[in-house]
Amino acid sequence: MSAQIIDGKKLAELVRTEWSARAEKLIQLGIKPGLAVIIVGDNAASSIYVRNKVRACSEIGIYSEVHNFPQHADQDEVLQCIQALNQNPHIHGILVQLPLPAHFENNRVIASIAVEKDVDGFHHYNVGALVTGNTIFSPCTPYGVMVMLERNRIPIEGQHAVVIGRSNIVGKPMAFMLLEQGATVTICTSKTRNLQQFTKNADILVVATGKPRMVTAGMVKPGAVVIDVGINRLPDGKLCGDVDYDAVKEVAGFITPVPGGVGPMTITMLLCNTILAAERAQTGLKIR
Ligand SMILES: NC(=O)C1=CN([C@@H]2O[C@H](COP(=O)(O)OP(=O)(O)OC[C@H]3O[C@@H](n4cnc5c(N)ncnc54)[C@H](OP(=O)(O)O)[C@@H]3O)[C@@H](O)[C@H]2O)C=CC1
Ligand SMILES: Nc1nc(=O)c2c([nH]1)NC[C@@H]1CN(c3ccc(C(=O)N[C@@H](CCC(=O)O)C(=O)O)cc3)C=[N+]21
Repeated sequence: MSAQIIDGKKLAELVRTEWSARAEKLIQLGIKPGLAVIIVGDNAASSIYVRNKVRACSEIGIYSEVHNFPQHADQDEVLQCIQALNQNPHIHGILVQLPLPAHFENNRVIASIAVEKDVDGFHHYNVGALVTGNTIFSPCTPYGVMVMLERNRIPIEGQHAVVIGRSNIVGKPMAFMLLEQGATVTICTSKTRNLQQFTKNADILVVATGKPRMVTAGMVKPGAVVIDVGINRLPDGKLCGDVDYDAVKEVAGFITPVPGGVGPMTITMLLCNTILAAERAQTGLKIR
């Protein structure tokens, strides 16, 4: 039997429709939610994502602006830009596109974003809040995955969730969000010995490694939920995930495709977080 396919594109549209009413309400109060994206250097992949983000914003009625810096830009210039955006009342969300060039200190740049505008949820304060069960902003990619699970009525409590990858933007927040919902969580990395012994036991398997098609059918428990976060561009220009989709879909119970899976959800959750930030600004809610 073939797995049920979780259509991220369709779900992303549904969630956007639900949130557009909230954006509309703010606009009627004279507040247009605003997002600023900072991009340093000319990474081809980053430009595609940023273009998708800008388009999605305008469709839902969010104001957006992109601040482009050259690859050799000085970190202080970027920090000054973030300072100005922190003070700007028209901007409710600030996103610094990662990765930054090697001469940047990621931690200092992320820590300079105002906590209440950190719609990626990457600021240390927001990470601490998430881990202690006091979430302020859920990081967009794991947030999108949680919505995919919820909307497909996939139980989490008591399930064994295995996350492959420990990055700050996907693996780690993903593991904590699943833990918060009562899953028993295992985090695997490139150092894990005998990866298959863990993945074979997963009821929910989330893969975020950046290694094209590394999860094969033999690594998956029959009926498991397989969430493929990976986005890899192959030499022929096509996109593929970290999961061998064609083979794994014959074993899994649920599977997400690439493209059209987690990616579109990530963008939608960014819009949701920006609307949420604007609502909080409007009501004067103090989060810190
Ligand atoms: N769909 C979406 O919205 C998004 C997709 N992505 C995609 O997701 C993927 C992961 O992104 P990101 O987390 O930023 O990547 P990173 O490179 O920061 O992290 C990759 C993680 O995977 C682990 N890993 C690598 N190879 C293996 C292996 N063979 N076995 C087990 N673990 C392994 C690494 O382990 P170690 O720490 O030991 O090195 C690391 O923890 C990429 O393809 C990226 O493009 C990213 C963000 C959003
Ligand atoms: N500060 C920061 N926040 C991020 O959220 C962030 C980041 N930096 N750096 C890069 C990664 C990657 N990422 C994606 C977003 C959308 C798609 C997406 O829309 N994917 C579509 C197709 C895209 C295409 O055609 O290339 C899909 O999977 O169907 C993919 C990947 C966000 N990231």
